[in-house]
Amino acid sequence: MELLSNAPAHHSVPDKYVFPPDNDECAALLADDYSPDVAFPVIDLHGHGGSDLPIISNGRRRQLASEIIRAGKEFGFFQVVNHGVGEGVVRRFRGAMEEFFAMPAEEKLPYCSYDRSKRFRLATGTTYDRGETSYWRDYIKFRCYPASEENARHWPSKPSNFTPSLMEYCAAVDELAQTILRLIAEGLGLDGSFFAGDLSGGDTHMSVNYYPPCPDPTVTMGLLAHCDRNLLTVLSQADVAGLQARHDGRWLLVRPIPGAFVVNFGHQMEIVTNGVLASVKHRAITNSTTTRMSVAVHPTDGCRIRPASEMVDDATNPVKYREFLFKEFMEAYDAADANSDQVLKSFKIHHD
Ligand SMILES: O=C(O)CCC(=O)C(=O)O
Ligand SMILES: [Fe+2]
Repeated sequence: MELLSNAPAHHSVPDKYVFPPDNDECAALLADDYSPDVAFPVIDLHGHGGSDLPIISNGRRRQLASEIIRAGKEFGFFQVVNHGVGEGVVRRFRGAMEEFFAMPAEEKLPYCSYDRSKRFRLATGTTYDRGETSYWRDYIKFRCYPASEENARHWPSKPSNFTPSLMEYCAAVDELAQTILRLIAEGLGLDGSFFAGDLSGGDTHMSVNYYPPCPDPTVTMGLLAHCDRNLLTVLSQADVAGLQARHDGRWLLVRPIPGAFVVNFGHQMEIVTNGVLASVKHRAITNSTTTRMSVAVHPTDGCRIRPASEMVDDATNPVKYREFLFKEFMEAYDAADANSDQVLKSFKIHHD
């Protein structure tokens, strides 16, 4: 497998990465990415209380919950600051990931695979590559939490700080994700523990995306437009721009805020909330100067999914999706090659 991260530098773009200008995926849409008047909301979680949520005042909690729901309904994407995940925790983990991608090709080779059933795998492009053109990205995908023996035995032994830094990162980010899920539940008028247990009780998956500098960002794409599968994604992009999300019919840059996490909803949240909190398409573009690395944490796996009865109203919001297993959903996602409109079709209930 020819990984982008195996080359010390790229001086030209090989043909297989060049999207024709008439392709929807082509970054010629770059001109669309900046709009000084609209930005994804930034939510200051200061005082959120972490797993001890009840210790903060009800008023503060209600305010945070309603800010999240408003951002979620309007944008489906927002950023959180003062989130309680230590700066050192993020720095150590991102450092270990950089070391991983910088390892010599032969040390990375044993992990290379396009087999989606592998518990830890390294690859380039995506398994959903459309046609001949490849994406300007290397990535690892694996089950990152909990640190059970079953999950941990697939993690690489090098660099030596991989496992310890991963464990502290995932414990902290999982706690943040659970806090956000609790606030979402409360903001929707559901029981605070609505997402705890079955819905968010499975393994958490992680993607680490590595986009080296690209000599011509106008002809390449880092990652195809897609929606995430899970309840939500908590993403660290550090301070390098590249993530764009769909808003009001255009691509809007998710402007990097050092230390912030980007949060967005996946298909599963859209289904469970019967369409109230929708998943939003996003993609990554490349740049010519700086390596960009994003770390996406997606809680959940293996549960039964259906719209919450509290979110369904026969008159105003009739049930939109049937019940199914998350495993069934993953299969549909893969069969639809991550095409988000296609994915949801097989679970939709049509009302005449
Ligand atoms: O690189 C990014 O910012 C986007 C990553 C992403 O969308 C994903 O891993 O699902
Ligand atoms: Fe994504």
